[in-house]
Amino acid sequence: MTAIELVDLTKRYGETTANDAVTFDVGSGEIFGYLGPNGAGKTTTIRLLLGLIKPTSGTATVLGADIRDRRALTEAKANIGYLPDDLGFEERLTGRQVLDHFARMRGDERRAELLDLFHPPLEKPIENYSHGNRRMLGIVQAFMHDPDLVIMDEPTSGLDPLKQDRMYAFLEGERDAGTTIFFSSHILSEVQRVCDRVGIIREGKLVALEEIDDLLGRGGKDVRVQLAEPVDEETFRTPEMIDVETVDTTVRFTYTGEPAALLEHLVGYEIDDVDIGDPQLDDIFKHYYGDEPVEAG
Ligand SMILES: Nc1ncnc2c1ncn2[C@@H]1O[C@H](COP(=O)(O)OP(=O)(O)OP(=O)(O)O)[C@@H](O)[C@H]1O
Repeated sequence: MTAIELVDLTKRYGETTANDAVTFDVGSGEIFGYLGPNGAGKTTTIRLLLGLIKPTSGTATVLGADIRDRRALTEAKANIGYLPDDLGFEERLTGRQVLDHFARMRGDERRAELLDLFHPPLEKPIENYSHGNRRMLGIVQAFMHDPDLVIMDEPTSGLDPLKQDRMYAFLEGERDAGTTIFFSSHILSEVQRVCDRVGIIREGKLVALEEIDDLLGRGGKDVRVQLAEPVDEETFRTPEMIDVETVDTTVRFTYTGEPAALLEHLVGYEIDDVDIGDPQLDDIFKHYYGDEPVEAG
């Protein structure tokens, strides 16, 4: 089943095309990472999906509701959680008052359980909250009515590593219980860690849409070779090696060819150690943000 479907979704602000015919689906029960640098168009997509702004053209559905159908969207939103980029809570209200407000609108059957997990302060005004505590309150708010779909704009920004870990573990648990999670990020390692699939957006255009494993697989292998003695990099390298770096007797590179060919090549050298691993998504990401235009994959 499809939780979110975008078809040629387009939003223009004057000369700027913030979303340019963006088309993709998010399946029920997956964690989908929406990745792109600042200004790529992530927040615009999220605001379109929630009906907070209107598309210039194209459309989308969330939980089956057309975003242009105000009534259907309002009904669907009873089953959607939203963690905005800027929480926009009334600063003089306490955390408890904010949660009470959302509880009256949508329910709060999971409030106690979520407070136990994320424990934001509840009795002081929001204006005195740290950035991390604002996020924690926002997460409780987004999940407390037990929604089927949760849309989050950069959910871990400003969280310390411990809180990030708690958040990732929580998201995986929610996904395993059947909740669909869509979140935007410009932090590659976080997407790599928790997402099942990723869409990459650049300058308003979707440039890649892939299973995370496929994306990593297409990036070749990250190889480190420790040679017994220094070699001339130019004679050692083959056309399948990219981003080659040599320090003393250690050569590091990304290998884009067949593994057997690499092993055959290495047999010709006296080698102390070899390490072959999966590349970091960051390295793959660089290819999408190079100068060359990239077609959607
Ligand atoms: N209300 C607006 N009026 C004019 N231009 C806008 C408006 N909102 C967004 N934009 C422009 O649209 C483009 C996409 O912005 P958007 O906020 O969607 O990007 P983003 O990927 O969410 O970035 P960030 O990670 O910085 O939040 C940017 O060029 C931005 O300046």
